Amino acid sequence: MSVFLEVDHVDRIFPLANGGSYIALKNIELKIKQGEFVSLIGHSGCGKSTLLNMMAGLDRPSKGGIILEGREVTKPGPDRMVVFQNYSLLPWLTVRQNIALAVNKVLKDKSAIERKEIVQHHIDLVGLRNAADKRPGELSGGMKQRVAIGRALAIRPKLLLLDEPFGALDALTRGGLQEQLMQICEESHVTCVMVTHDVDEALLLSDRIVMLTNGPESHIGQILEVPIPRPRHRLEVVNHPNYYSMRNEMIYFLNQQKRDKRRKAKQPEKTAVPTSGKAFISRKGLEKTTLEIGFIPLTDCAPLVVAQEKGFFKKHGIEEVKLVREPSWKAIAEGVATRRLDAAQMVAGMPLAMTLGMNSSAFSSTSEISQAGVPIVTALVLSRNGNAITLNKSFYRQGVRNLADLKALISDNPQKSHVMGMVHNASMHNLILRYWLAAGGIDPDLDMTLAVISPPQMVANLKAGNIDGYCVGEPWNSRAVHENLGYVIATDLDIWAGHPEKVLGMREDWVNQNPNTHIALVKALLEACDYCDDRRHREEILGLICRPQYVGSALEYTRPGFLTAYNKGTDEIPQLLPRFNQFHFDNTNCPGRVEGLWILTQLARWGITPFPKNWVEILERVRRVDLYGEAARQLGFPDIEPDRQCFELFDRMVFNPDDPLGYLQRLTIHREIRVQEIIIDDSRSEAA
Ligand SMILES: Nc1ncnc2c1ncn2[C@@H]1O[C@H](COP(=O)(O)OP(=O)(O)OP(=O)(O)O)[C@@H](O)[C@H]1O
Repeated sequence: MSVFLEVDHVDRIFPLANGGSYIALKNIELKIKQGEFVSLIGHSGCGKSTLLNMMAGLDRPSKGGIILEGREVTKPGPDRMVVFQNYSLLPWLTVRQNIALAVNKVLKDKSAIERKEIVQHHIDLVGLRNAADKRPGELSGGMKQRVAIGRALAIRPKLLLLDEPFGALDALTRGGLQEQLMQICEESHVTCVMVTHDVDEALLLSDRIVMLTNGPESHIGQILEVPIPRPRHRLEVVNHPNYYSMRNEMIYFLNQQKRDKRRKAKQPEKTAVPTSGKAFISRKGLEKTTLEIGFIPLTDCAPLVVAQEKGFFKKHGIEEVKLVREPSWKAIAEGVATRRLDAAQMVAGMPLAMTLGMNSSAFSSTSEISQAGVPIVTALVLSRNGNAITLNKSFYRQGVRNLADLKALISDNPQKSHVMGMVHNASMHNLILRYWLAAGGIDPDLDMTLAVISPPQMVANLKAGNIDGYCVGEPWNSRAVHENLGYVIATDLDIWAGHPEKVLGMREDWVNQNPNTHIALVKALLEACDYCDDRRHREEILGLICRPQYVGSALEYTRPGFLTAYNKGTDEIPQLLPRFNQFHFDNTNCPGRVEGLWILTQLARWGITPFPKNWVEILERVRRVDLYGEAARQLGFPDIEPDRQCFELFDRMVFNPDDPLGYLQRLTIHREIRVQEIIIDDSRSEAA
């Protein structure tokens, strides 16, 4: 697609009178083709006009840029025209004179006769021949808006920007003008961006509808393609088979945002002092300075260990942290849900799955919690990658070198049962292992059995012959290689390089009650993550994590992959994998919503949770990019959310974040998929 207009990671921050600032728009990223008609829709105050004004050059982004045909927009120009709701005509000039004024100013290189013809042509185009010599005071609202459109088009802008152009008109006039605008735009191939509140207007006119979330930090929540062929006629559009499903999708989006607005309005101010009788605020303004944080003995618990041992928690005012080594991910989930733990290192899908409520006992033995869900928040990805799939060495001796070999072996021995270990239903180990198997034609439930086993128990289970292999983080693959029990058939870099792996998770009500402590915690861990990605620190960190109170592992099998070449236990020459344990670089730490959406599709694919119809709302609530951004900004770190664009895993199946259900439908191996609106019971979160 050749890009005509690009909104390149734009933020708009307004200074406030009280010295603070208001982030109206955050990380807006949009590419528009020449001739495209794009509508911006969202609740009042979400930033539609602000975005349009920046495209017009009437306002400047605080961060990022607007690029029109390869050039940055820095001021208004004749290649862009804005049509406002209030027409902005000069009252003392006639229709002809209003249009002529603009034409004479912009098209100076044309002869007077040519300019006159252009004026007449546009008067005719908007159907005002009989009113050409009337002044605005003698015209109806619809006629005035037609003059404004005629004037805008007469100077032949490349980009027509419309800010609720028909908002003040009666329904009949509006309908007529919409059809005229559509016809004019099609004939003159002008590119249009229109702000509207009207879903039917957006569907009639647009090629794409960009739906913005509520502010502050408004961003693109969803983009709807309108595949109705042109030229369009109102009746044909309304009778299009997809019309009502598209309309419902927009209304559904707006309703999710309305619910979000109401919920936020009920929340106390972020800096409020806790209202309980035991209210306490530390010198650094933290509500709580003694924390218990759960972790699992794995190489990628390094940021927690570093924050503790190198004093990052203390630096940010958290005076005492007890890192609690937990026996399993299930214990972690239960510990956070029951408030035994303040926070925990979690597998990436856990905050979403806990919020939705998993339909199994995999995350809690308390069925009440597991069924109904507990709102969990993550504002920090602690690590990316770092997992591998290990098979028993006997598979290697049978010639299994890749996924196709594994498939052939399973197909040739249908009577033999195969068991693979993974660490938790909501973990990336489960989701990635399942994805990998299914992409190779192996049904992870019908062709084999997956068993949940705690990471440190994997090697013992492999040795005992209870399992044929597993997907786990380090050092538990390298240990199997070291002991010559297993070999690595694939790393997660081979399947989805850069996937989110561990996150920081806590109850939403905990974050609401301890907002300053939460930001301090995120900042401490963010600095620790940065420290971990400096290769010069790796030897030191290795020594720390191998201590008995943390991973308790031997240096010799914890080092490969983390610091030195990764040995798969195969004929392959061990290689350095600089991205294998990734803690900070390449925007590791932002809990991006698109990758969260991918996780939601996979949880639904395997029947672990329903797919939430209100996925925009769920992602906004769980993956708190805003809180991550706040912590990052306070540290002077970049706070850009990863692009919300299509991506693919190793099998090249494209994941489009605007069509998650379409993606699910294209995946051939799956369980029964339930799509359900998930209304989070706020009393669960509020009953502290
Ligand atoms: N100059 C400014 N200073 C401070 N805040 C501003 C300024 N201009 C806009 N805002 C704020 O930015 C947010 C976005 O405003 P904007 O007018 O773009 O919203 P909108 O989506 O067009 O709203 P509506 O649909 O009601 O016209 C609002 O919260 C508004 O209060």
